Formats: sequence, C-alpha cells, structure tokens
Amino acid sequence: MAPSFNSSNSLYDFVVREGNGVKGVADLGLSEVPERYIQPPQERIKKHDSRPCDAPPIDLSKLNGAEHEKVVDEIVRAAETLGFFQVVNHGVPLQLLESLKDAAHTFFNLPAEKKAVYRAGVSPSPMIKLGTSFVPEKEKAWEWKDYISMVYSSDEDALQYWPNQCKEVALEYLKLSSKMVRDIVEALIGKLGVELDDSKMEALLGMKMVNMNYYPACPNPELTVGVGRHSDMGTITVLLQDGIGGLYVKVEEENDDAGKGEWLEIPPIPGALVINIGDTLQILSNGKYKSAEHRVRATSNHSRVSVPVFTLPIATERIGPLPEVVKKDGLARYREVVLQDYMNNFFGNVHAGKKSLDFARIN
Ligand SMILES: O=C(O)CCC(=O)C(=O)O
Ligand SMILES: [Fe+2]
Repeated sequence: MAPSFNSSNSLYDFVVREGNGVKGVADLGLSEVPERYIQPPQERIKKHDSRPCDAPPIDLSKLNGAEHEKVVDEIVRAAETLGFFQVVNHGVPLQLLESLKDAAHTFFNLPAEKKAVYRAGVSPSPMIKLGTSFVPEKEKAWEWKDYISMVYSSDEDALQYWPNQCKEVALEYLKLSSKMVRDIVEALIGKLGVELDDSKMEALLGMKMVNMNYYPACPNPELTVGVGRHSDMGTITVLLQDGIGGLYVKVEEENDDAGKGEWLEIPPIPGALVINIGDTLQILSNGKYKSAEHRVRATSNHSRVSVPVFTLPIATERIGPLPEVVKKDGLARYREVVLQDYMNNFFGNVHAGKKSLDFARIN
C-alpha cells in the first residue's frame, strides 16, 4: 500500500530515515509533489527565463602544444567571469562517460533497501554516504535530488566499500580527471604570478570526492528545484551531465545586492565535461576567480543524472588569499581558514547562493 504522508514526520521517515529518497516518492506516481518539495516563489526556476551559455568548449589537448598560452588565457578568462566552462579532449574516454551515466541509473534503480545500507550512520565506511536533498533536517523545502557521495582514501578502500554498481567506473573517472584538474589549477595559479611547489599543490588538490546525483522525473518541475542556488566549496569541480539539461549558472554582477543577475543554462555537449571554480579558488585568488553560483531544474518526463568529481584541499590545510596576490591587490578580501572548519560550515547550512563564502570574507 502506498504510504500516506499526513505529517511531515512520516515523509521524513520514508524519504530520509528509511532511505527511500526522492526516488521513492517519485515511484509512488503522485500527480503532485508533497508540499515539503514546494519552493518559495523566488527560488523556483522558470525554464524560459534564461538563455544558453554559447561559449564554445575549451580544447584541453591544446594545452600541450603551440597554442598553450591561448588556451590558458581562455581558461583564465572563463574563471574570472562566469566561473564555469566546458572542456573537450580532456583525457577521459567517451565510453567511460557513458558507463558512468549508466552506472548512476543502475545504482539508483536498485531497491531502496539495497541503497539504504549506505545511509550516514550505517554505511560500511564514513567515506560513503547516500543522501537526499542537501540538509533535510534544516531545509524548509527539500531539493528533488538523491545522491551517493564517495570520498577517495585509497584504491583498496574504494574497491572494498564503494557500491559494486559504480565503484570501478567512478574510480577510473576520478583518476583520469585528476590530470586535467591539476593542469587547470596550475594554469590558473600560474596566471596569478604565483609558483607553488609540488607539496603545496598536492595539499590544495589532496581531497577527492565523486558523487552520483539522481533527479527523478518530477510532476511539478515549475514548483521545485533539483539543486538550489549554491557554489561548490572546493578548488574545482569536474562535472559530467547527461543530455537532459537543466543546469543554470548565475552571471555575477558588481553590486548585485538584489540578486537580480541573469542565469545562463550550461547546455549538454556530447563528450564534454563541465568545469566550475569552487570557493577555495575564489579565496586563494583573493576574489579574482569566481566560484560560480549554480542550480539545477528538475524535469517532468525524464530522470536526470550527473556525476561531479569535487577536488578539495586536505582537511588540515589553511586556506587564505595567496600572499603575492594580496600584495598586488593591497588588501586581503578573505581571512585564513582551516579547510575542515570551512567544510563544517558549508555542510551544516542550507544552500543559500554564495553565502558559504561569508565564513571567510573580510568585510
Ligand atoms: O547536477 C548538476 O548538473 C550539478 C550538481 C551540483 O551542482 C553539485 O552536485 O554540486
Ligand atoms: Fe554544485
């Protein structure tokens, strides 16, 4: 018998505690989403209010050739403006990208009890977590999304603890994307006029996490969000999205206190990966590189998957604007923070655009 959600507690039990997630809600075939998923009007995403970002993808294979400087300039320009760009010839085989999307569908189509073993608290490893929405305990309106998050500690742990349906492809993707992450971050830091030694670079790129996101088909995409407005907290994110679309990024404007900036859709490009700048790189660059505010719309007739690799500094690393940049700028816009503290603040609060950066901002 279909559960009836006559109190918010019973919905919480079904979705969060029992691990059914929003996939479990979608599978009930309701004609309207439960009230808990209805966003306030200002957070809803109107499909026709944005236009696609028409920037061509950057060809990363050219980083190793005669056009190196030109490609670095393209990356820097994108990081200084939108904070989002797409890349091709990135070193991750296209067949692997297809396998990743298939693996995400296979995992989320498992019966709830098979997925629920990865819930926080019962998961075989603290590095693996099945979740839904972002912080359902604190959010007034939930996001229409389930995810599994896998933090890398070693190959051995990954192969032992990550779910069978996705561990091999997720590990391969994490490894093959690491080279492009390093190349891009090196290019960006280099253009700040800073040279970092290997150990500092390793520390800035030392934590890696692969997520698989699942957005089931939604009866009311106009009332909900797949993911609400947020920036990513790490150094950079590599994102594989499928062909459905619905990822939007905000064009940042000076003095945009009213939050009126335009939203651009990052259109799916077959074979391309999406790169976005995270809060850490905005802090390191003293604000020159933009951690991009983004969000995702749900869709009525398809389930969408995406597979981000988040690259973060190691938890003990102290993050602050690089001294050479502060010297040039004449002031520091952010204070130094320990990454673990930044992370606790980030994951302890609901998505609220780029508010996460306030934790380090000097006013
Ligand atoms: O699904 C997407 O396209 C983006 C997901 C995202 O922003 C995230 O996982 O941080
Ligand atoms: Fe994100």
